[in-house]
Amino acid sequence: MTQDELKQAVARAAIDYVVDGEIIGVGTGSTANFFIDELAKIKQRIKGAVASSEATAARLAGHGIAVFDLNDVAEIAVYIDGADEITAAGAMIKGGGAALTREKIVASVSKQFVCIADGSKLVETMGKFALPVEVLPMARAAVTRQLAALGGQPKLRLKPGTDQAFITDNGGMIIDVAGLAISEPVALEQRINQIVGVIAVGLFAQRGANVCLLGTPDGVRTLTF
Ligand SMILES: O=C[C@H](O)[C@H](O)[C@H](O)COP(=O)(O)O
Repeated sequence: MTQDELKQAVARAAIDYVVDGEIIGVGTGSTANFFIDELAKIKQRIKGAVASSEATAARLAGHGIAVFDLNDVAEIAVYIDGADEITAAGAMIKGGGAALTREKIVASVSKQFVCIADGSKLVETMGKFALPVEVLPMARAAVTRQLAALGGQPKLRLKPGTDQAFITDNGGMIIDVAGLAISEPVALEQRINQIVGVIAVGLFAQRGANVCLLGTPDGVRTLTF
């Protein structure tokens, strides 16, 4: 099975977690895109969706799914999104697609977080995938120094094929921190959140996943936390 087939399988399985008549929180990335395409097939069952990025909002709207502003929604029944790494305890690294801040906000008002990922994303210790941190542009250098002091190798994310900084949907920049073996994800998330100028860190440990649907060649494996 290809990686795309594994992603498609978990996207299909995630439909079982969609709550009829509700507004669904929808993540960002290649796995989330497969999920949006599956959601489109049952769109008459839901009221609409809240998107975690402009790209997701556009894909949802392209399928004719109503996209709600989070300010008009008090609570979301379920949030469905991918991850770059996930542990057996449900903690995740997210933000490979630069949507971490909005993902964290949507996840924070969602009753249930269902993570969908191919099996390669399950790790014992997070940190092989460089940890994304979104920062205010004026704080870029100051935050970079503090992230280096934590023992990582921070690197400004660039717009592909250019030497210009990548700019997020929120007008922020992303610093990817390599070389952190994340043995205490909750403590590290709290520590990085305390750095002035950080908008959000792509560690989802304080609010991790409730369920993870993992795509494997033997079928979809369900982990609950
Ligand atoms: O910012 C992007 C998100 O956190 C994605 O959910 C994450 O990067 C996983 O993306 P993909 O499903 O493309 O591997």
